[in-house]
Amino acid sequence: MAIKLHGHPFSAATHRVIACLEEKGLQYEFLHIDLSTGQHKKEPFISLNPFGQVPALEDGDLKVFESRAITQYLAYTYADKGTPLVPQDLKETAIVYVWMEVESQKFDAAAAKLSFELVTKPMLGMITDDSVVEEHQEKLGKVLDVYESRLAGSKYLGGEAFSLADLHHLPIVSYLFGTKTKALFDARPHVSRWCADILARPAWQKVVEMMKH
Ligand SMILES: N[C@@H](CCC(=O)N[C@@H](CS)C(=O)NCC(=O)O)C(=O)O
Repeated sequence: MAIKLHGHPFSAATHRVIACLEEKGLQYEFLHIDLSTGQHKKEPFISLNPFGQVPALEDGDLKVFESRAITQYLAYTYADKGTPLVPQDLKETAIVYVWMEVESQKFDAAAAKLSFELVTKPMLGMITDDSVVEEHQEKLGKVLDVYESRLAGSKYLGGEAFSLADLHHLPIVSYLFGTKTKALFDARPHVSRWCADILARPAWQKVVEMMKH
């Protein structure tokens, strides 16, 4: 049975899963959940994610939500397809997991807030709160200082190969590159090199193309 991805074309969490599906070269059906009419808060979607948020994925009889849980499921289940996104060695895997946690606990905490203020709010005709932007730019800068030293000695966050640890950053990095926060990434040469590398991946470029339609 084909993989079904329920999501929204502007949702960063949905983009994270699409990037993974594309890296793996998997066929899937995209089902557009209309957030503007609250389709995500009602049945049948609410049975896929009781928290009423996109994305959710169905693979046969399996139903999964939370974008990072979905990407891990795909990376392990389809390990032999497309780009390997998790290492086979357990010690190398531990390091990839460190940076996946850093993304969700440290990077996303600051960066997703900035994306909401600088991308989502203007898109919805809401007013950006400059004090929130300032506070979270400072937080993000400190996180990126740690990334800068990590990336000075490692091609990717999880090691020498691209992995889920890098992929999980793509949606928010991509959104922030259209805002003044890009300057924080540009100011750090190793971070800047890493961003250029991961954003240029063909799988990510397919997500970018999809967003234009
Ligand atoms: N941690 C969740 C976050 C999901 C999320 O925030 N989804 C947003 C779109 S990017 C959403 O559904 N927003 C609508 C709402 O919360 O009502 C994941 O990674 O899947």
